[in-house]
Amino acid sequence: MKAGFVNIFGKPNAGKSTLLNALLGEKLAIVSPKVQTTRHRIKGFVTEPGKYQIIFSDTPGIIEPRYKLQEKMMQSVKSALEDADVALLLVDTTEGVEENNNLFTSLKLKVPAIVVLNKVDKIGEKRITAAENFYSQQPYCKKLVKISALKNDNIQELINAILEFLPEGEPFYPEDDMTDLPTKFFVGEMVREKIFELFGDEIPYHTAVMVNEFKEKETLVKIQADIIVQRESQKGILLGEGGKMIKQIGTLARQDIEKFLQQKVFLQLFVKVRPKWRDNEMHLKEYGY
Ligand SMILES: Nc1nc2c(ncn2[C@@H]2O[C@H](COP(=O)(O)OP(=O)(O)OP(=O)(O)O)[C@@H](O)[C@H]2O)c(=O)[nH]1
Repeated sequence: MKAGFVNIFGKPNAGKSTLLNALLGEKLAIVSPKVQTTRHRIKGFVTEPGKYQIIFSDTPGIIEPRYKLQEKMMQSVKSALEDADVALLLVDTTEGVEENNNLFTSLKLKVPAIVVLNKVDKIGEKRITAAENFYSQQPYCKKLVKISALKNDNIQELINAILEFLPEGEPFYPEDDMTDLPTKFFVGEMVREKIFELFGDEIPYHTAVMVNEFKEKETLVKIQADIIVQRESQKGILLGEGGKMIKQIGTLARQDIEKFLQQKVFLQLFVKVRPKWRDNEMHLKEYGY
C-alpha cells in the first residue's frame, strides 16, 4: 500500500482546480475562467483500496502579495511546499516557458516534482514537443506528463507517475472519504462561483461568503449564508434592481448545491457590508482564510 501527499502548484489559471476535479471525478474545487478563484487549500483524496491513497492539495495561484489576503495565499503556497511527498508543477502549455521556468526554479523544491503539461488539447504536436524538450531538461523535473484536465485525458497516467514517487504507508483517511473539508465549505464556494459567473472583474474580489446555518430537515436542507462586501455600492450591485441579481445568484447556487448534496435545498442569502474586510486580520480569520 502506498500513501502520501501531493501538492498541485501552478500560476493562476494553469488549471489546478480543473485537474483536482478530474482526479476526484466530482465538482470539489470551484472552476472559473477568472484568476485567483482558489483561495483555500482544498484537499481531495483518491483511494484505490489495498493499493494507494493519494491526498491532493490545491494551492492558491502563485501571485505577488499586494495586500494581506494575497500575502496569506503566498504563505499557504509556501507551507504547501514543505509538507508534500510529491509536487505537481502544472503548466498552461499554451503559454511561453520562461515565466513558469523562473517560478519553478525559484521554489527551490526539496520534494520530487512532476511537470504536468496541461491544456495540450489546445495546441499542436510541435509546440507540445518543444515544451516537453524544454522542461524535461530542467533540474527540478523528475518526470513529465502531458494531460488535458478539461478533457480528462491521461489522468490515470498521471496517477501512475505519482505512484512512482509515493512512499509505502497506510491510508491517512477512511477509504470512502473524498475530502477533509466540511460540506459547508463547498456550499460557500458554490455561492462564490455564481458571483464570479454573474459579475465583472471587480465585485468577486471584494466578496466573501460565510455559511451561518446548515440544517438538515426532513425533506430539505436549510442553508443561510451571508455574502460579505466592503462597500454599500457593492451591496447595491449584488442585490440588483428590486433584488434581481441576488435572486439569480440564489437560484443558480441552489441548483448546484442540490446536485452536490443530492437533496432539496432552501437557500437564503443576505448581503452584508464589512468595510475593509480584506485587510483586516480578524475578519480574515472569521471568514476562514
Ligand atoms: N482547453 C483546456 N482548458 C483548460 C484545461 N484545464 C483548465 N482549463 C481552463 O482554464 C481555466 C482555468 O482553470 P482553473 O482550473 O480554474 O485554473 P486554476 O489554476 O485553478 O486557477 P486559480 O484558481 O485562479 O489559481 C478554466 O477556464 C478551465 O476551463 C485543459 O486541459 N484544456
